[in-house]
Amino acid sequence: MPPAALHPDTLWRPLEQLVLTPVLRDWMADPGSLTARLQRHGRFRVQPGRHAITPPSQEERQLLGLPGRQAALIREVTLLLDDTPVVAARSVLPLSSLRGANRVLGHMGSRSLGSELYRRPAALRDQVWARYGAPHSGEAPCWGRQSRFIKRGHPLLVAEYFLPALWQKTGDRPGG
Ligand SMILES: C=C(O[C@@H]1C=C(C(=O)O)C=C[C@H]1O)C(=O)O
Repeated sequence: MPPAALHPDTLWRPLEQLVLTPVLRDWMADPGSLTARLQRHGRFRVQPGRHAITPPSQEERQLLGLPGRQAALIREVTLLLDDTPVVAARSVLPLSSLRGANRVLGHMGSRSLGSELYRRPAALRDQVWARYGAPHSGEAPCWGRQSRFIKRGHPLLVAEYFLPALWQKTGDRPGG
């Protein structure tokens, strides 16, 4: 079966349902910290972007299993290697997941969310979806993965879009 057709897809599909090239699957299915993996390829930095408390999208609520119109903290960042954007990320942190020891997740600033998620008690990444689409409307499509993490029993979503410069920086080739 050929790799998944490269037409933009609005839906996030379970990773195991997609036929991906070996390189893409290696990045999409990597169980470790993306931050730690990127740090092997250059000077890593998190550039914070939008940081707002707002209702998540209908799809995000479904992926989170979040009832009703509960608000969430939306954190959008760009991950840079040597000042080059390589990943566009959007995290959805339900306010109910930011209580007690999890509060720190809502105040990460330019620190990587991964540095907290993989600190003990490490978060469980219990579901991964993928899509080929634009990180933000009007942008060029690229491959993205969305993970659901459970940290101290509470869920949060992290979507990461692999920008074209990632493949130049790492020397990997996502194509067929
Ligand atoms: C989940 C991780 O955290 C990374 C850091 C992010 C942030 O600081 O907002 C967002 C996406 C992730 O790639 C990771 O490093 O694996």
